Amino acid sequence: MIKIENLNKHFSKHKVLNEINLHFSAGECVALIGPNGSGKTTLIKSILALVTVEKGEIHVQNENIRNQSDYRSKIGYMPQINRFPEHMSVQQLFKMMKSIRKDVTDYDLSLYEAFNIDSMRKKKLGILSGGMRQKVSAALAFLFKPEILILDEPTAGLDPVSNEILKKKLKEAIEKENKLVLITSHILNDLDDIADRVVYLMDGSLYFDKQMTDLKEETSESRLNKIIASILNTENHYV
Ligand SMILES: Nc1ncnc2c1ncn2[C@@H]1O[C@H](COP(=O)(O)OP(=O)(O)OP(=O)(O)O)[C@@H](O)[C@H]1O
Repeated sequence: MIKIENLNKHFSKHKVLNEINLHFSAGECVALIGPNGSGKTTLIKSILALVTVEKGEIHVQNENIRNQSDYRSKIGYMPQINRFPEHMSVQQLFKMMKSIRKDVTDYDLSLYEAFNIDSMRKKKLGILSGGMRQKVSAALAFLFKPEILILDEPTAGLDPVSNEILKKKLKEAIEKENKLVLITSHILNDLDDIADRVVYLMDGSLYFDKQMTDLKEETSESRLNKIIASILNTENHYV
């Protein structure tokens, strides 16, 4: 579904992604993790062509994304920080998004309803709380029923009930609808229930890429935070 080959990215002289090769398939939930500044968001932005890459190729559903933009309609993206137009209301934002995607008439409103976004539809986007913004952002990512979901820190700021609603929705998307989900989070507990593969970036390089079942077996741990601690404390490099 997504194939990344020899991807390199610099910001001026600073090398942020170094020879990344990855292949993601439908029905997978990939946890993209690593320390602050390791290149997770830059990798996501490369897939979305929100940054230009100097070297390497990315294919989304067999289509090379270089100089393309139509493929983005297949991706529901929840950015780490969503810069909404401050003076627009929630209602106006959804209306505007629907008007941009005239090709879609059948919407997924399940998160809109589960998060009760209707109750805040008149609020201006500029005054939404952090958690409210996350809810709006998550509902928008699912709205057009994309085949691929890319979520950058989706649970940050969500209350526990909303967190569970989002995780249940993601599980359904992966297990019942065979969607590809790429998710970053520093809250590793949030990934335990949903991730079946872990891609760990370190200083812009792939440190390891392993199935969750293999990681559990190798470390004899069941929780992702313990798994990562175990790996980082051993001499093995898991590359
Ligand atoms: N537009 C930019 N211009 C210059 N440097 C940038 C830019 N965007 C990101 N960087 C740098 O690239 C590196 C990787 O940043 P990135 O946001 O991809 O990391 P991350 O792994 O997502 O981090 P975090 O966990 O803190 O969200 C950092 O050193 C960051 O300062």
